Amino acid sequence: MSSYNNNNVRLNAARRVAVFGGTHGNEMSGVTLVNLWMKNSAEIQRKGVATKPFITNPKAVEKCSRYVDTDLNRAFTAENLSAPSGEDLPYEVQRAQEINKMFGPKGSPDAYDVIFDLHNTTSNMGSTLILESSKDHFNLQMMNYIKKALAPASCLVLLNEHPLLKYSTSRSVAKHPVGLEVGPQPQGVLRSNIFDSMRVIIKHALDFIELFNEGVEFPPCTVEVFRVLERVDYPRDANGNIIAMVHPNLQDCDWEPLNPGDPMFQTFDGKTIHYQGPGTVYPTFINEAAYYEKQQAFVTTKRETLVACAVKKA
Ligand SMILES: CC(=O)N[C@@H](CC(=O)O)C(=O)O
Ligand SMILES: [Zn+2]
Repeated sequence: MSSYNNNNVRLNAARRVAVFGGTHGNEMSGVTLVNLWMKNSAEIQRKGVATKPFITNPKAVEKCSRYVDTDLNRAFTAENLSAPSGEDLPYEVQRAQEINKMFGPKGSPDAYDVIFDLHNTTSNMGSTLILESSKDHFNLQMMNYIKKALAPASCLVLLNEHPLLKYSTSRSVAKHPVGLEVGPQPQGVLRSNIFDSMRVIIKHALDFIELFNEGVEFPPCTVEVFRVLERVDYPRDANGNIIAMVHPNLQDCDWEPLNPGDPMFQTFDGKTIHYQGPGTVYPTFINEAAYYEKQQAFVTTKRETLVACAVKKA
């Protein structure tokens, strides 16, 4: 039956996989895990897959800062990747071009199959996998596999397909880009619980790829995701200075429903600013340190259930 065929996706084996750390040089779990795996990669190798651990922004890691000239995780635009190379380009743009040569070219058949990019957040998000497409059935099946393997611990999926808020990530070079964001952890700090959570998710993800390459068929399933809706900035004065903080009722409440009329910000003189949207949203990246410069106090999401087709190696 044709409907059966339509719902049954056959894909090439995922033979080339990379694990990126240090896309942001002050997010220490990924930096530390990748450095560990560069010394001995046994833990991330699987039958029928070559996994390459890679530090994407070594200068930022050296300085323990998010970036040197510009955010590497916004730098993989068509414009940057095709710019005439040279010393005068911002460091991260040069680096994006190098990474695109090694792991891409982005959008081409030669690109790596899967790139996991390891991040930490100062927000209380727990373990979050980040997807860039609702139509990538391989990745959706991987999300389902990881969630099941991890239970009763949980791992949520953030889907950023927003036409304006989507950005050009390091992992976007791969055919199947996967972000892994684990928090809360301060910038420049290592916390063992966060480190362990990140490590075990990568373990399950690589197990999935091994099974897929061995020819295991993954039956149709559904995956709950949180789709990025809107960026919410801090209230500011005419000079652009922040005049309020995340309200104590919202602080640390990532993924919990925010309803119209709920407290959202607290001004320095103690006034409450309420959420005014049309309906319930699920905020996340609440009070992320790196997002002050991006004029973002949090992002709103809506819950959605996606259907993943069966996938099997061609
Ligand atoms: C806190 C942080 O760096 N978050 C990542 C999320 C992602 O990888 O999509 C970023 O803004 O690039
Ligand atoms: Zn990051």
